[in-house]
Parts: sequence; C-alpha cells; structure tokens
Amino acid sequence: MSVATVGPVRVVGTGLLGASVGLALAQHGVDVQLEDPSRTALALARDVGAGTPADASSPAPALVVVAAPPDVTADVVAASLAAHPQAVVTDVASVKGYVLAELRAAGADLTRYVGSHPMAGRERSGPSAAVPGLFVGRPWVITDSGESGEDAVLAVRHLAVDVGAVPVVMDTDEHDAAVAVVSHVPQLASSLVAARLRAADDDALALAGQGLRDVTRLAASDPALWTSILAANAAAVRDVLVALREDLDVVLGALDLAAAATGPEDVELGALATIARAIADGGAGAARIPGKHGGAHKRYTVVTVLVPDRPGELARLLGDVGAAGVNLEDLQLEHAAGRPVGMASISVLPGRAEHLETELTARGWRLVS
Ligand SMILES: NC(=O)C1=CN([C@@H]2O[C@H](COP(=O)(O)OP(=O)(O)OC[C@H]3O[C@@H](n4cnc5c(N)ncnc54)[C@H](O)[C@@H]3O)[C@@H](O)[C@H]2O)C=CC1
Ligand SMILES: O=C(O)C(=O)Cc1ccc(O)cc1
Repeated sequence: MSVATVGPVRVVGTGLLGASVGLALAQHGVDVQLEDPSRTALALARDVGAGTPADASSPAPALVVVAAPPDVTADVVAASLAAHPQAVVTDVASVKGYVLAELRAAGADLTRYVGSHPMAGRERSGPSAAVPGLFVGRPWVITDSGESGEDAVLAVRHLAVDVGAVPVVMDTDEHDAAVAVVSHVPQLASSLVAARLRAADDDALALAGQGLRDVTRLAASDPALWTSILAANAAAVRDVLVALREDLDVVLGALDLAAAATGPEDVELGALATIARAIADGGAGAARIPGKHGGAHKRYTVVTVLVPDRPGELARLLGDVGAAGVNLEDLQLEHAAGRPVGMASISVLPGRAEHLETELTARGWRLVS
C-alpha cells in the first residue's frame, strides 16, 4: 500500500503509542526518527523496529508526533515547533484542552500544530507493548484549534489513515467531554471496583468469572500515566463522576430499604423498581456502544462449549465451527476452577446458533445450555 505521509517523521516519546506509530509507519517504508529522554525506551523502540534514534545528523522531519505523557506534552510540542521550523507537529495525548491552553499561554505557533488523539491503546505501557496494528479501524480524533493551517490538518489526517485509523474531527472541549464519559470514567470505575478486591478472601476470589475480568481489565493500567490524564481532564471527569455518585446514592437508598424488609413483598414501594431501573439503564447505555467496526452494536447469540484441557482441542473446536459453515464473530475462553476443562463462548449471528449447536453436538462436543 502506498502512503500519503511524507517523512521523515520524528516520534518524540517512544512508549506504547509512539513506538506503535513508528512501527506502523516504518512498515510502509516511511523514514521514522525516534527521540525519548529514556535511553532504554529509545533503544527498545529501535529494537522492536519502530525506527532509528535521531541524532544531530538526522534530516529535518516533515512531521513530528509527540507521544509523551500529557503533563509534559505542551512543553515537548513547543520545543518541537521551535526545533523544527518547517515541520507540522501533532501530539497524541488523551486530553486536548489542557495542551492547547498551555501552548496558547506559551505563545506557540499554532498554525503548524494540530492536536490529535488515537482512540486506541492497551492497559500496558512502553515500547515492548507496541504493535503496528494498534490503530487499525479505530477513531483518530483531530482537534483543529481554529488556527491550524490546512496543510497541517491534512498531514495529520494522512498520518491517521496511513496507520489504519479513521480520522474524526472534533472541537477540543467536545473531545474532552466525550473521552471523560467513554474512557476516563470507565478507567476510574474499573480501578475502583478492582481495588475492592484487595480485601476479599481467597475463597471469594476463587469464585470470580469472566464478568469480573471484563469489568476490571483496565485496572492494570499505568498509575502515573492515568494520574496525568485524569488531572489534565479533571473538570470533565468530575462532571461525569458527580452524576455517577448520584446514581450510586439512589441505588444505596433502595438497597437500604430492601435490607430493612423481611421479604420482597415487604420492601417499600418503588425500591425494587429503582434497582431494576439501574440495571436496565446500564443495558440501554451499553447497547449504544458501536460495534467493532463502528457500525451499530450487533447482538450475537453465544454458544458455550466445554473444551477438554488438552493440546489441540481448541484448534479442533474452531475447525469444527468452520466445517459447520458458521462465521465466528467473537470468542471468549474461561477456565473452570480446579477442573481440567475450559469453556469456550462462541458468538455467532442469531440465525446461525441452532445450526452450530446441532453440528457441534453431532461432532461429539458438549454444550453448556
Ligand atoms: N496508553 C494508551 O492506551 C493511550 C495513551 N495515549 C496518550 O499517548 C501518550 C503516551 O502514552 P503511552 O505511550 O501509553 O505511554 P508510555 O509510558 O508507554 O510512553 C511514554 C513515553 O514518553 C517518554 N517521555 C517522558 N517524558 C518525556 C519528555 N519530556 N519528552 C519526550 N518523551 C518523554 C517516556 O520516556 C516514555 O517512553 C500519552 O499522552 C497518553 O495520554 C493516547 C491513546 C491511548
Ligand atoms: O483499552 C482500552 O479499551 C482503551 O480504551 C485504551 C485507551 C486508553 C487511553 C486513551 O486515551 C485511549 C484509549
């Protein structure tokens, strides 16, 4: 594939995001220069194939991508604008208003600067977690300050498309409010729920299943990075948290009434409906999350199969799904605690589930209904 991005591209901050950008561009033959104050992060990024460490003899970059923590981003962008007077400079920080306000206050040349934010990441940090496909199919928000030059916006749009992302133009404040609700509060909620587990008994933890893993996946994120993100987007995050606190208070009130009753018929009128509404409202919110490829969220039917814990069994199962002519939309694996068996939950289009169940049963698989 030929790319529109004109190199050299200088990546400043060669952690997860920076090294992933470098890897994706280097794969297309773009000349990628690397820069990071951590010599280890720099050498690791080079080792994974993200580009070549920059030095005094490096040619002037046409585009600089700043992928440093949010609290230093504005300083690094300002320094890059000054060091590379011909280059367009973008950053990938998770918060945009804070960075723009600092650059304005510093009197930076905003015509060559375009803020951006790829909505793709992982709960791991550093160049060793980098992958070239990180951005494929993901939105890449471009926040034009109103002062960015047309060519500068186009260069960042090309970057987004060349690494496989989908450019989305947004106003800075609109972006910060959006990520507060879809990314920053979910991170906090995941961390807070997971923190409750510190005091749980081992016996209680042994009962944990996929639901808990789903809710706590983000809890493994880097505390330093997230402190920097949350502090930089404090006002927008706070607005969502206050609404969440009100929801928690409503549920707590209803649970207090349920706890005081001797049975369901005795619970004060409306309290059970309040609890049911909390769950239903969650379902309605989750149903609004677009599907993997940006379309409306599809509802799949899940067929759950017991898989013996032996080499090759999962491959055999997937082969049988294919032989049944059914497309696998998603797959989740769970280990039954203390038993030599796993459970594979196979998501398929609703119209295909019955056929798959018949075919798998005929091939000797045990289904969990
Ligand atoms: N982790 C994620 O999932 C996502 C992160 N982002 C944003 O990307 C940026 C980078 O995050 P990650 O790559 O995850 O972090 P990371 O911790 O993997 O990498 C950050 C890198 O920046 C370097 N750095 C620190 N101070 C610097 C400075 N003054 N100048 C240049 N480099 C400096 C560090 O040495 C490190 O190598 C952050 O602004 C973050 O908000 C955006 C989307 C997703
Ligand atoms: O892992 C996930 O689901 C994420 O949402 C990752 C992520 C983390 C931080 C960002 O600014 C953008 C995306």
